[in-house]
Amino acid sequence: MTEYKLALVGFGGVNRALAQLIAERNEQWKTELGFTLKIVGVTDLFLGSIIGREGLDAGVLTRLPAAKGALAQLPGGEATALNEAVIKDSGADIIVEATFTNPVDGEPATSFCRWALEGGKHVVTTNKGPIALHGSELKALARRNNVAFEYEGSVMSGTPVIRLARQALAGSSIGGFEGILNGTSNFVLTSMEGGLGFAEAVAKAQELGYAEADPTADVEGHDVRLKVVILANELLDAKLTVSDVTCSGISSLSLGDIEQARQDGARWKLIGAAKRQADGSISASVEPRLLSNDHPLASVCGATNAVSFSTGLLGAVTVSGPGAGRTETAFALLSDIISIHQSRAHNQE
Ligand SMILES: NC(=O)C1=CN([C@@H]2O[C@H](COP(=O)(O)OP(=O)(O)OC[C@H]3O[C@@H](n4cnc5c(N)ncnc54)[C@H](O)[C@@H]3O)[C@@H](O)[C@H]2O)C=CC1
Ligand SMILES: N[C@@H](CC=O)C(=O)O
Repeated sequence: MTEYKLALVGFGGVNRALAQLIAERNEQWKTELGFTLKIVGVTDLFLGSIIGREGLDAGVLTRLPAAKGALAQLPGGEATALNEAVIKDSGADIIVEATFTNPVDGEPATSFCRWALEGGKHVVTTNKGPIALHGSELKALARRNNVAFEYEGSVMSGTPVIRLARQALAGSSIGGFEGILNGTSNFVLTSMEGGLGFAEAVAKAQELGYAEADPTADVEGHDVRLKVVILANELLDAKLTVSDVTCSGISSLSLGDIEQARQDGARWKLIGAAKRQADGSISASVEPRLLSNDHPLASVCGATNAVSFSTGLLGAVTVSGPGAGRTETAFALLSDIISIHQSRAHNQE
């Protein structure tokens, strides 16, 4: 039976949810997926770090209090985050990177990915910074070291989008996409339609684990801008940088604007889009748009997201599902590990 050893970098909502899934489902995965997962290291800026080459108890890890230095409570644990040691020396095959997204330079997560890939370890990540800002470099590094760099959860959480479009829509001539690509801002807009104030709705999204560490990134469109760059570069073969994408968010929308839209049979949505132009260039934007209620994206509510790909052969193909959430995003990490397992099996045939 194949067993993958994981080191978890960042132990916030998403990686804790992955540990919870491992605690609950490892036995089931043995038969269903043909592998099991063992956590051999955890490191977190706030909680500290621990290495356990023989395997750490996933259930014990998930019950750890969210208190500064809490990993030091476990035998062999440290109150400080020994990131480099956990990534390089824990004996992990796969580094699971889920620290804060830094939309400016992608650090320090990009360095974590580099250390892992250079050391011949696979990387799975939900962090948008390294991919949007340094994706081509990291993909090349992974290829050179014959390991995988997977990031399905970076766009629309656990809803399969990147792999689906890359594999199942290959050859369909994708010419562009538009979508609701941020769970927090869509949750906020839906909550405001129900009469909740902007600040209260943001606080609720934080409580539910949807928002970024700084929710400004969600409501001002910066998070969607990273996702538009990731999708455009991945699926339209664009070479977009963040500054190529025009960006405005939803923070200027008032309860009055939302109510006016309702009376007009419409809804405000934060839309991320990219399109191949006649000269081959790619234009891309993030902006609030007023959609009439019969628009296919108008009925996408709460933390649900949806993206509609314009394809030459099939017309519009729309995918909808969770856009944020701890367990939902942990599922994306599992899907990345499954992809690594399947490629490995394929290479051995
Ligand atoms: N929560 C969600 O619904 C989704 C989150 N993501 C992305 O996944 C990543 C993780 O998200 P969450 O777990 O929700 O965030 P979180 O804020 O709950 O957890 C992040 C953890 O990383 C740790 N951390 C930050 N910088 C670190 C460093 N330099 N070294 C070690 N640890 C560090 C923090 O202490 C924190 O515990 C983020 O990049 C986020 O943008 C992506 C899709 C959905
Ligand atoms: N904060 C993000 C999390 C997923 O990327 C969102 O709300 O969509």
